[in-house]
Amino acid sequence: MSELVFFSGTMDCGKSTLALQIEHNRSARGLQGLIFTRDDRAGEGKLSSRLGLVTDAVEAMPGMDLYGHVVALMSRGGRVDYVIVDEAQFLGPEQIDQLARVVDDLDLDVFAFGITTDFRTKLFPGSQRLIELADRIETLQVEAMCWCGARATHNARTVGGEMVVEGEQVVVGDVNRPATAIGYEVLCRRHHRRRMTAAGAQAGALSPDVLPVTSG
Ligand SMILES: Nc1ncnc2c1ncn2[C@@H]1O[C@H](COP(=O)(O)OP(=O)(O)O)[C@@H](O)[C@H]1O
Ligand SMILES: Cc1cn([C@H]2C[C@H](O)[C@@H](COP(=O)(O)O)O2)c(=O)[nH]c1=O
Repeated sequence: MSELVFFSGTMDCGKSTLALQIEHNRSARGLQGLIFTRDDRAGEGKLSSRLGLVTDAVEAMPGMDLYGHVVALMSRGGRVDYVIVDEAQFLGPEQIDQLARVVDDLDLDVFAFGITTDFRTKLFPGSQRLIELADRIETLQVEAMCWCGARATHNARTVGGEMVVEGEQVVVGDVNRPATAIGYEVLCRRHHRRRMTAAGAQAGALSPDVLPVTSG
């Protein structure tokens, strides 16, 4: 039975790497995959991993009918044995419904990869729909870690080195950016709630303790 599987996690936990591994293992056995992505850091029509691997993909533009795309490809004689979707959080909810239709009506496995929540800890619309529709939700086994050593569960956005909780939901970017740029950092919930990034924690540790004031 074909499945819609949502592989979810924070930024930088290995989702794109796993997508490329699934693609590699299946294509090594002669299967033909169709890869969709949206707004990858490497540019339009690319699926890239921080381990340095990159492959071509179909850019899933806003409003594009993903089910229609698969059907059109197959009716032109193209072969599709499975579908991989990276950065699935950026897809519209209706595009996730189209992926579910690919599973149900075309009997193809669809493997979707994405972050669940944004920098404000709110669900992305695409991820919300995947949680609603997926046959299976898989959490990545390699855990990203907060600076404190706990498992990172949330994504923080930084602007000029400071954590922010307001702004556009979608700003393509990366972790480990210079403090001057817009960047991201993965944190545990406790430190996300306290808005305490690695730089903030270090600055706090370096500042001299305030001596208690005693009245004479
Ligand atoms: N220099 C490196 N050596 C080994 N592993 C690395 C290196 N750089 C990144 N990684 C691994 O790659 C992971 C990020 O992979 P990637 O697929 O790009 O993540 P995601 O798609 O979830 O954002 C990191 O969590 C880490 O395990
Ligand atoms: C938290 C958050 C992230 N993004 C962007 C930043 C990256 O371009 C992608 C995530 O890619 P990754 O391969 O999982 O690292 O999402 C965003 O636009 N808004 C956010 O709140």
